[in-house]
This record gives sequence, C-alpha cells and structure tokens, in this order.
Amino acid sequence: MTLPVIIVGAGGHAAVVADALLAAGAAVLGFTDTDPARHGRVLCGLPVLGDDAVLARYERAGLRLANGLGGLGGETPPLRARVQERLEAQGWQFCGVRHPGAIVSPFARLGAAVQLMAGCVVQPGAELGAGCIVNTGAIVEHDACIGAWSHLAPRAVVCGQVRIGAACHVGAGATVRQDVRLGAATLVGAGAVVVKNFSGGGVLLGTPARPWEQAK
Ligand SMILES: CC(=O)SCCNC(=O)CCNC(=O)[C@H](O)C(C)(C)COP(=O)(O)OP(=O)(O)OC[C@H]1O[C@@H](n2cnc3c(N)ncnc32)[C@H](O)[C@@H]1OP(=O)(O)O
Repeated sequence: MTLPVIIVGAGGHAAVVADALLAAGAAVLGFTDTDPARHGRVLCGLPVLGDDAVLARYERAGLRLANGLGGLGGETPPLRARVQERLEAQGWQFCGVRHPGAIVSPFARLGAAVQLMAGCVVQPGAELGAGCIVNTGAIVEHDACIGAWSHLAPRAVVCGQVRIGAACHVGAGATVRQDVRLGAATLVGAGAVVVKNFSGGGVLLGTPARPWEQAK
C-alpha cells in the first residue's frame, strides 16, 4: 500500500518535489510551511495546509512526509537536514522522491529519502547518501560516492569514482572530474570545473576551479 504524502516546505523545491511525486503516482495531500503568508495558497494544484501543527491531524503510521526544502550550500548542517531530523525525532517517516523520468541503475545504492529529479542519471556502482538531491538533469557517473545531504544542482556532472563529502553543493552546470575528492560542506559554484581534490568547507569557482579567495 502506498501511503499519502505531505511535503514539508512550500517553495520552489517543494513544487518540484510535488511534481515528481505526482508524476510517479503518489497521493500528495499538500504542503506545510512555516510562513503564514503561504498558508491557503495552491501549488501544483495542491493546498498549503498550514504549518507543521497540521500534522497532528494524521497518524504517523498512515502518512509519509517528503522534504520540500532545497538549498544552495553554505550551511552545515543544511536547513533541510535539520528540519527532517527534527520531524524524524517526533516519529515521522520521510519518503524518497523518484521522478519517472530519472534514469537510475539498479546497481546504484541509494540512501534513505534521496530525491531523484526529472532527467537525472545515476550510473552503476554510484552511491548516494541519505537525503541527497540529484536535481533536474544532473549526472552521477559510475562508482561515484555522494555524502549525505549533498545537493547536485541542475545539470551538474559528477564523473566516475568521484568522492563527495556530506552536505556539499555542486552548482548548476558544474563538473567534477573523475577520481576527484571533495571534503564535506564544499560549495562548487555554478559552471565550475573541478579537477583537483579539495579538503572541504569552502567555495570553489571557475575553470579550472579554485578556492574563492584565489578565484576572485
Ligand atoms: C533548482 C535550482 O535552481 S538549484 C540552484 C542552482 N544554483 C546554483 O547551483 C548556484 C550555486 N551558487 C553560485 O554559483 C553562487 O554564485 C556562489 C555561491 C558561487 C556565489 O554566490 P554569492 O556569494 O551570492 O556571490 P555573488 O553573486 O554576490 O557574486 C560575487 C562575485 O562572484 C562572482 N561569481 C558568482 N558566482 C560565480 C560562479 N559560479 N563562477 C564564477 N564567478 C562567480 C560574481 O560575478 C561576483 O563577481 P564580482 O565581485 O567581480 O562582481
């Protein structure tokens, strides 16, 4: 039995999550959001129900939540991780998201509640940590390993055997060359091409990518 889903958050990423869940045939009841100005609005044909207090109307065993919070990097841990972990501690379970237009090898290993958006490709041997987002059209090549809560933005390309730590953001259209290692909380700017290892906790920009202070 597939349980109905409520999406936490009602911004742009939440709309993409709703669209993917609906395309996959899920029963989506609506959204929650902390911003009262969003309550009562309709997004992708679904209502913004209120804040998290509306969850009290449901049994935990009869509902799944989906994480509708996106992220642009630079926060450790990311807001989306903190919100999900708080709700999980209250006994709620989060589901993953897989748009039917995502191409995902059966030989890839997917952590809990990963989000695979339209047109993304995940190749054999790839490993995605819990809570990762592989956004629209992003590519995770063979044997690449992506740490928990990392976000590969639209059209990012992570080549074979790359190792990316937790809570990283690989910006839109960026490429990480094969075998490169990026430490936790690295933010790769949009369009960058990363060809060397980086210890993490900073921003990489440009082609070839350099730490923010050197690239500017
Ligand atoms: C579904 C979705 O949309 S998911 C989101 C997809 N978007 C992304 O992935 C974006 C990733 N983020 C970026 O690339 C950002 O531009 C960052 C994090 C690198 C920098 O952001 P900010 O700190 O806000 O920098 P800001 O925009 O003020 O730019 C500062 C300077 O850096 C330059 N700069 C900004 N981004 C880049 C970049 N990706 N590559 C090269 N230079 C850049 C700007 O031109 C500016 O230069 P200037 O001082 O000479 O004018």
